[in-house]
Amino acid sequence: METPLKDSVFDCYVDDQGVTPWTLSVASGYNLLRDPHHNKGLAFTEKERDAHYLRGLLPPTVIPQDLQVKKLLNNLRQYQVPLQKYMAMMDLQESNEKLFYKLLIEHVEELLPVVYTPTVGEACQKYGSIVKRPQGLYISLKEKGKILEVLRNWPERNIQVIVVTDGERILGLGDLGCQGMGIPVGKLSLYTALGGVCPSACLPVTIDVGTNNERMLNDEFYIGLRQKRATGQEYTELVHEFMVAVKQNYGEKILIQFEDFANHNAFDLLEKYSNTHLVFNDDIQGTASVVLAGVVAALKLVGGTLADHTFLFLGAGEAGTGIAELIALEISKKTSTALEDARKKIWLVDSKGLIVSSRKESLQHFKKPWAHEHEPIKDLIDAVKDIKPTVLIGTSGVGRTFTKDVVEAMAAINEKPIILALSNPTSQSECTAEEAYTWTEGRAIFASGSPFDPVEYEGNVFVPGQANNAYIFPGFGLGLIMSGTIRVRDDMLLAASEALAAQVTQENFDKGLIYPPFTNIRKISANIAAKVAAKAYELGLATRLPQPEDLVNHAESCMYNPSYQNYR
Ligand SMILES: O=C([O-])CC(=O)C(=O)O
Ligand SMILES: [Mg+2]
Repeated sequence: METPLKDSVFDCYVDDQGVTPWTLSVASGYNLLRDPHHNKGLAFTEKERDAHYLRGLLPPTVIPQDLQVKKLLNNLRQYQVPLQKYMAMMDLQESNEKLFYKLLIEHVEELLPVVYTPTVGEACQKYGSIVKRPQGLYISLKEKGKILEVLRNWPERNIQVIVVTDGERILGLGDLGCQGMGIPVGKLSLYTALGGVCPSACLPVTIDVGTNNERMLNDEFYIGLRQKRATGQEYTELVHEFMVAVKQNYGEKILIQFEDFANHNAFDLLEKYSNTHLVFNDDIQGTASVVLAGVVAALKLVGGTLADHTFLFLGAGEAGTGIAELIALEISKKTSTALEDARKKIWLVDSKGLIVSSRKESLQHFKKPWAHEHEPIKDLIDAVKDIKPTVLIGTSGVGRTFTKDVVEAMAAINEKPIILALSNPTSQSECTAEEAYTWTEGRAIFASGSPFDPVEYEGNVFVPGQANNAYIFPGFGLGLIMSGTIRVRDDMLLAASEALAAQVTQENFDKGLIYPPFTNIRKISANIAAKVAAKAYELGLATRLPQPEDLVNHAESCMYNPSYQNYR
C-alpha cells in the first residue's frame, strides 16, 4: 500500500504534521522567535502567544502572513542597490523561512534576480564581507578523512538533494573559491520556491580546495583556505571521500547536483559518478535541457524542424558542448539518423577559433566530437559568414562577444535569427537584449541567461526570454525525488525539455517569447517533474512504487507549502 506521499517524500519539519513546533528541541517562546523554520513573527495568534510563552516578546498587534509579505516587499523596494536587497532577503531566510518562501514564490519575477542570477554573482564576490551567519556545509582539505562526521554535524537528517560546488567557475566570474557558497544556497532556494522541494531536505555544500584567484587570496575578509587549488590526486581523493560519505549517510536516492565546477572536473566527475550515484550537472545537463526547450519552442516562430537548422556556438565548455550534444541527440532520435551525422549540423567556436578536424589532436576530449571537416577559421564573425547558422548560441562566459558585426551578419542571413546570449551574470552576457533587437531591426528571437528588461524598438515592445537552467533543475529534481529514481539518463533531460517547450502558450509566442514567464513556474515544474518521473518509471529506474496515476497532480501534492501552520 502506498503511504501518504506528502510526508513520505519530504518529511518536512514537524509543524507540517500539525504538532507543536518544539517537539524536538525548541524550549521556550524566545527561542521559537529565533527558530527560522517555525518563527511567524507578528503573525503568531493570541492563542499561540498564550500557549507558547510569547506574551510580551512581541508587540501587541497580530498581522496575517499576507500583510507581512506586503510589508517586506515595500521595504525591499526601498533599496536601490541589488546587493542590499539580496542581504535583506538572506536576513529574512534566516529569521523566518516560510515568509521568505511565500514572498519569493508570490513575487518570483521580481525577486528571482535578487536571490539568484545576476545578484548572487556579486554576492559571491563579496561573500566574506556580507554574510552574517554561515549557510550550508563547508568541506575543506582540513576535513579530509572526517567528511562523514562533518555531514553528521548538519542538523537535518532527511536530506534529498545536495547542490555542491568547488567554486572554480562561478557563473562567468571565474574562480571565487570558497565564496562560491552563494551558488548552492541560491540554487537550493529555487529548488524550494520553484520546485517545491522542502527546505529541510536541501543541503548546500562547498568543497574548498583553495583558490587560484589572487584577489581572493589577498582579500582580508576572504573566508576560504588561503592556498592555491589542490589538484590531481589530492583533489580527486577529497571529492571521492565526499561522494562516498554522502551515499553512506543519505542512501542511494540522494540527488547530487554539481554546480559551477571548472570544465575539466565537471566532465570527469559527471562521467565518473553517473553510474554509481544519482548525479546531475546543472551547467552541462540543466543548461542543455533548457536551451533545447527554447529552440524547440522557437521552431513555432521560425518554422522547420530541428534538423533543418544550423547551430553555431561561441564557447565549447560545459554549457556549449552539453547543449550541442543534447540537440544532436534529439535530432538523431527524431530523424533516426546516427548521432555522428546529427552532430554535423552543429559547429563550435572556442578561444582558438572554429573547432575543426585539423585541431583534433590538441583538443580536450569533450570538444573532439565537434571537430568537423572544415578550413580553420579564427574569428566568430568569419565563422558566422561561412557556416551561415540559423541559431547563434553564446556560452563563452565572456561578455560583449556578439558584436554589432556578428549580430548584423546573423540578421543578413536569417529573416528571424535565433540569438541566445547565455553567459552569466549580466556583465558576461554575449550581448544585451537591446543590442540584439536593435542590430537585427527587431527581427531577432532573443533569450539570455541573465534577465533583461523588455526593450522598446521603433514603437514595438520586445520581451526577452531567460534561457536559464532555473526553468529545469527544480522540476527535474522534484521528478527524480518523488519517483525515488536512482540514476539520471539523457532521456529524462529530453523529457524535461519537451515538457518545458509544451508550456509556452500562443500568447507567449505572440510576444516573441520562447519560454513561459516565471510567474507560473510551480505549475511548469510540476509538469516537468511528471514527465521526468514518467520516464524514470518507464526506464525501470524509479523505486517509489507503485507509480501514481496522475503524476502532475502527484507532483503538486508533494510541493512545500510556505503558508504558516497553526500551532496547537
Ligand atoms: O546560475 C545560473 O544563473 C545559471 C548557471 O548555472 C550558470 O551560469 O552557471
Ligand atoms: Mg551554474
